[in-house]
Amino acid sequence: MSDFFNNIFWVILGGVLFFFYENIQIDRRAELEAAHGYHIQRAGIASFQDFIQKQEDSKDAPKGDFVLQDRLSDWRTWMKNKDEHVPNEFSQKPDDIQLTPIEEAQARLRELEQSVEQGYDPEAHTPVPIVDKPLSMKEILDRQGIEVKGVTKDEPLIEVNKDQPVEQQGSAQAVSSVGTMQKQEEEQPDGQQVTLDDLFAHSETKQEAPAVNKEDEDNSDGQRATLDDIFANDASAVIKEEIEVSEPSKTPSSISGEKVGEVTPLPKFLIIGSTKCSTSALLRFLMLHPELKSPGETYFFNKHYEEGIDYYKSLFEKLVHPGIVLFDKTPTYYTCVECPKRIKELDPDMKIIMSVCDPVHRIISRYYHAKDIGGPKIGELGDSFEDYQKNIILAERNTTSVFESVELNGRDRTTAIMEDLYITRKLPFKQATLPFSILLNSAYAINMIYWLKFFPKEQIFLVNGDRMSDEPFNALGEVEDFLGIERYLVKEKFITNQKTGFYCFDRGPGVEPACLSDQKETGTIVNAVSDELKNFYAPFNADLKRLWPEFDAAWIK
Ligand SMILES: Nc1ncnc2c1ncn2[C@@H]1O[C@H](COP(=O)(O)OS(=O)(=O)O)[C@@H](OP(=O)(O)O)[C@H]1O
Repeated sequence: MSDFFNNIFWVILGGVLFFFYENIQIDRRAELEAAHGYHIQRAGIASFQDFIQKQEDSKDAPKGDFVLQDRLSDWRTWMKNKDEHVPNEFSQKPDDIQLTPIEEAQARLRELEQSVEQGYDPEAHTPVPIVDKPLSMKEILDRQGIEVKGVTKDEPLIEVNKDQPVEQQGSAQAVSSVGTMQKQEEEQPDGQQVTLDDLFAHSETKQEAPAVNKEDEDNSDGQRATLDDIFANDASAVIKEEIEVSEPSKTPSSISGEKVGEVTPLPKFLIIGSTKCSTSALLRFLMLHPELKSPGETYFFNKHYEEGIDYYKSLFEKLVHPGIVLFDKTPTYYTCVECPKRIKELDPDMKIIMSVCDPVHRIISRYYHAKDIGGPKIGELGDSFEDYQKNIILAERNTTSVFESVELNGRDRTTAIMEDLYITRKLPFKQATLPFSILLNSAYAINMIYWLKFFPKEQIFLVNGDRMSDEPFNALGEVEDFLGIERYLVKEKFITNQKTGFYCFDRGPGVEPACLSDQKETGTIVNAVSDELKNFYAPFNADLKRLWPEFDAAWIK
């Protein structure tokens, strides 16, 4: 009997101790949560990995210009938001997390932006110091008290971890972001100051309708390819094409299934961009071509590269058939600094398709797309479409000032911007704040001039993305010719979707026509904003036209 009471005593004591222990733990957790605003987690790597995987696979996962490719930020978001078990190495409080120099700079910039934003009241015309001359990057950083050791014109803005792909590193949003709020007003050529409010006042809004509508050497050894070099090579490319056209059969660079080995489960061409320039329509319709197959968006070269070539092959394996040409459409490849080199290493003959569209229209479309998919950077767009336009204009004015500070040293402006900002200073545009990246990702010439360092011009085809809406059969016909495949996606097979106004592909009796999802919300853009943006893009559009004189679009003229 006494043994019985003895046992009861120990059980009760154990229970009491456990109760206290748990309460203390809970208190401690609550205390930490109160102090740091997050949950302390315990280990559980499987569920953690599962979460990351799900997040990456999720249709809702932010795509395009977002920074979610950075797994570190995924981890932190997860740590902050989810009340689930997490491995010890992830259960640090934010203060304990060792930031890379880039992330530190990012954090510092965010603080700066917030502090300036708080002091800026557009309604009240709060005066802000106007920068009356273009600032060099060093000046911008100095003014903001950001110490970056030994920054000179030719050195990287921020030391990057060489082992990590650039697009996966923390952002060097620095240069363009730092000055965001420095220049609320811009000097017009006639000396008049145009404030943001002026832009919006008395301005009729308008619906921004979609427009109706080689370099033959490897410069990856670091040699500079100026526009002039490219044009010089371009001339020879034209001659080459003329010779090839005279041959009745497909061009030697044809990618048709007959010509390439049918068994390799790898793509023969890539659609590299641009988001919001009809890349989904391209994918959807090209996949209906009997000679083509694609797993869709893989993000292999910019996001899953470490998973290796076998992983990439596994995505295509089931699609391999004799005579079938495989392709990958990932609309953010074009902004990825590492991608062209990686792609060239895999297949120097890879065909590249880039869809470009009216940059101003892309700015509008991108806003609704971003709002639609959400994401951690969504707040950067502003609370309304009007706020967004203001943020885009701020980004544009500041970017202009940063671009002006780039020394040409005998190079054309776009090449200088590409080399000094995009490459040398590791300014990955897509990792800047959202309005900056949206703005910059529509300056296609910067990216394309870079891709021309790796692939000859005749291997890159520009699609007029606006034409995909208005006359997809014509745009697709040109793509079919470029790929050297039969013209199958012809006008007679397209019907108009009465609900959306877009074209669908008629798959014959008894089969649903192939359409894309319904038209999304769109907004009106203030005339003055549209005009200012058009001016911003004009030199980049002109460069694109000089590089691809055969490319035609209403906005590029
Ligand atoms: N047939 C058809 N159906 C629907 N939409 C069409 C079609 N053809 C072209 N478009 C245009 O494609 C725009 C979206 O571009 P993307 O597919 O590149 O966007 S995404 O980056 O993949 O989200 C989309 O822009 P928004 O309407 O602004 O969303 C359309 O203008």
